[in-house]
Amino acid sequence: MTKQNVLVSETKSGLAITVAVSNTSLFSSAVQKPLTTQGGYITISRSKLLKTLETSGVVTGTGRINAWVDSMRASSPTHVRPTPSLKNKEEGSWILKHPSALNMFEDITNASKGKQIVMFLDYDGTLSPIVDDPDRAFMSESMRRAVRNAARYFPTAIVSGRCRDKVYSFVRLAELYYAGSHGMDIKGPTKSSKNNKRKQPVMFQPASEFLPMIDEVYKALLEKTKSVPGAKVENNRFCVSVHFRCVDEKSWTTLAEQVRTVLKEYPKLRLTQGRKVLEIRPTIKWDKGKALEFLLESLGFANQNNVLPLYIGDDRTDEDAFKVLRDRGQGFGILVSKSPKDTNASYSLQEPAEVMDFLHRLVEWKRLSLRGHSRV
Ligand SMILES: O=P(O)(O)OC[C@H]1O[C@H](O[C@H]2O[C@H](CO)[C@@H](O)[C@H](O)[C@H]2O)[C@H](O)[C@@H](O)[C@@H]1O
Repeated sequence: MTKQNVLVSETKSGLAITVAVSNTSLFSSAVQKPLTTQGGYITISRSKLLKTLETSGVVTGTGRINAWVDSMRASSPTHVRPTPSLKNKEEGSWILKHPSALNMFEDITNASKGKQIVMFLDYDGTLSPIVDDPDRAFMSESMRRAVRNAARYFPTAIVSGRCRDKVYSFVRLAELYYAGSHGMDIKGPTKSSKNNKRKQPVMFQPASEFLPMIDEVYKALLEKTKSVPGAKVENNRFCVSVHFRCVDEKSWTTLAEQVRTVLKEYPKLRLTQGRKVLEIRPTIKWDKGKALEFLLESLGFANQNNVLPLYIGDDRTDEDAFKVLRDRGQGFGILVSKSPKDTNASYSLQEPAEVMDFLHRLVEWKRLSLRGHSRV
């Protein structure tokens, strides 16, 4: 029987399947049904493969749209209303697997003994509440203070799907490092180079060749989707977001069709999904997990044991970073969520207010431990 290689990787909505036949990539699309794999590659028979693609809607046009819309629905938690007893049972077993980082605080600080904690923070839904208008997702002054204090003791980076300048305009803390566009636009710690003795921030933009294409696709999406009331297209520099939070559910299929029509012309771009948002980005193998590794390396912690990275995030794209930490067996991923979700994070926090508490506690603990050291 002919065997095909299927590359399965995590996306915001579930998994992205890339089917490679004779080294040629045929499809790359977001589907909802997860396939369990080890190491990202699975081998399945041709008939099984076609069946999988048909059920997931990758093969047929309408099927694909249905899968997209199903997936858009799945990213709206209000649609999933389990009965209270089932809900409690589910939540109970989930919280045992991913206990609150506040309750596990001592375990986290114990694990950091002799190590430098490095903080990685997602922005939307982690530092700022989710709101209807993406341009008004401001973080509170008290959260800004908490992040500023944390950065005094721990190197701190913001890792966001937003464009770097925009997320900086929300956070406004120059002492942090920033990875925008899902990690594709990094401004890291300052370093002096051989040729230039003056210290400059490390900059890394692995998708720079895609800039003209992203700009073109942004304009095309803006034009195409303007007939759908509530749809909002956001240019995140190395990726584009199509928001449907304010779109009537009856128009989701139309919107998905429009996005697909535009994307058809751009095989080098792929679609992932976030919280009521379709995200269009380059097919390069770069994500928030890779950005985390890049920043650790820039900070001088490549392959080191004396570091404890903590990554706090609420989104599917943050899973790439949680997975990196899990695979390295180093540090902890902390998922911000009020409801059970499939995750590679070790711990959980319910909402941005708890993220703030956690940062406060970490700073307080560090202050006390430094004071203790200075006394002996
Ligand atoms: O990686 P993040 O910092 O979490 O960014 C992910 C996306 O966040 C923003 O959209 C989300 O937040 C909006 C404001 O609360 C909300 O209206 C939207 O429904 C959410 O999806 C941002 O606008 C996107 O560009 C980011 O990709």
